[in-house]
Amino acid sequence: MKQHEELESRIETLLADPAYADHPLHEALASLFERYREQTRQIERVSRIADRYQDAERDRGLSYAARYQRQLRQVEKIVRISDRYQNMLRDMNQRLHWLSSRDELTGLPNRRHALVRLREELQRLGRSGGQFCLTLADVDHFKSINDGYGHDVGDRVLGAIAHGLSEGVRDYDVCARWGGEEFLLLFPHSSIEEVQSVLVRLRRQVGVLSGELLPAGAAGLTLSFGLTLCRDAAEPLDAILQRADQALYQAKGQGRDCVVIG
Ligand SMILES: Nc1nc2c(ncn2[C@@H]2O[C@H](COP(=O)(O)OP(=O)(O)OP(=O)(O)O)[C@@H](O)[C@H]2O)c(=O)[nH]1
Repeated sequence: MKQHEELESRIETLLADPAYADHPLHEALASLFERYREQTRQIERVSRIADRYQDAERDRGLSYAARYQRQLRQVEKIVRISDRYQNMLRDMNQRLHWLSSRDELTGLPNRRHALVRLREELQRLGRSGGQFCLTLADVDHFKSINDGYGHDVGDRVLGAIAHGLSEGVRDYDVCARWGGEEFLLLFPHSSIEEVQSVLVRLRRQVGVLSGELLPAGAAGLTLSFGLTLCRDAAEPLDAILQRADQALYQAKGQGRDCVVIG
């Protein structure tokens, strides 16, 4: 029962959170939750009626065993209904949680989720040692794509790049949309050399997208990368991110379409 109460209180908190007020699932969850409450009220009413009914049965001289069986069936029915609604609420809750960690345009994990994964990776480093690499990737001259071909084409390009990057890394790497036209790639258990060779492949894939998404004669799509290695679990996350960001900044300064190690 405690679990159910916790779930209900969690849903109430989510519904009251202004951050989700405009979320497409907010209204659906609110209606479902109200329905669930109404069902609970109905079950309580049924329960009260059942109690009165049982009193009447007693008057008619039913045996204790028969009365017990009747009551048991009532309870089983109520539990079944209640379980069904609890499961529905749990599924909705899980879906809401999943959506809140995704970027709507690209379907990639969002910045919030990337930060959670980065903190987890630092904790893992503290427990078992090793290393990981972090890369920030930024689409070059993306503004000119929006300006030249329109925002919709810009959105499609971002979606296609996101797809190309996430398909090009391992399952346990993280490819997230860091914001705007910037992506974050986290490579657990990887050296700089290993990541460099992955980036060669990713850059080639992104280059191919130009021909598929932009008119003939358009400048090719390229990305600039800032890459950094982390071995020290005690290093603050901000410092690691700043190193990757500085390296990315240098990559832009060096004429773009390149990888700089920071
Ligand atoms: N279509 C689209 N454009 C976006 C989105 N997010 C950010 N942008 C655009 O991305 C562009 C980024 O422009 P800048 O920061 O000047 O960078 P840039 O043109 O890529 O130039 P460099 O990074 O210096 O190579 C801006 O025009 C933003 O409006 C989005 O979700 N969709």
